[in-house]
Amino acid sequence: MTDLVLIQGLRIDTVIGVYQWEKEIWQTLVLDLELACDVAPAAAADDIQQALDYAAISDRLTAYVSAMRVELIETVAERCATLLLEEFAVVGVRLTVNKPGAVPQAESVGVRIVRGQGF
Ligand SMILES: Nc1nc2c(c(=O)[nH]1)N=C([C@H](O)[C@@H](O)CO)CN2
Repeated sequence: MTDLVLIQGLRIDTVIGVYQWEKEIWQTLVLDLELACDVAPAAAADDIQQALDYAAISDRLTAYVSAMRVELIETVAERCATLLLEEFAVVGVRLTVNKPGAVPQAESVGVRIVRGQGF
């Protein structure tokens, strides 16, 4: 199966970082997701109930990450991948967590992980 549902540039404000000053401010993470699934049943029926609802996933991740209090973007990535595989009908996830502004000399920094199948 090679179908993918995409969510690109999902901006989520949260409290994250290694340093003490970061634990006292909100920063924006930007998530890019590729979700491996089978889109054929939803397409055949033209039915959102059979689709991987990118709006519902975006809302769930926003609530989850904004309430998270961790230091590393690696932790965010790993926890989000686990949530997606457990709560939604995805068989695999490629997930990038970007932290723009974390390194002044860089446009953005981030991590990318792949979990499950389909890639
Ligand atoms: N691999 C990582 N390196 C760093 C992280 C991180 O989450 N993963 N975080 C920081 C700091 O929190 C940084 O964003 C503040 O400038 C440093 N390195």
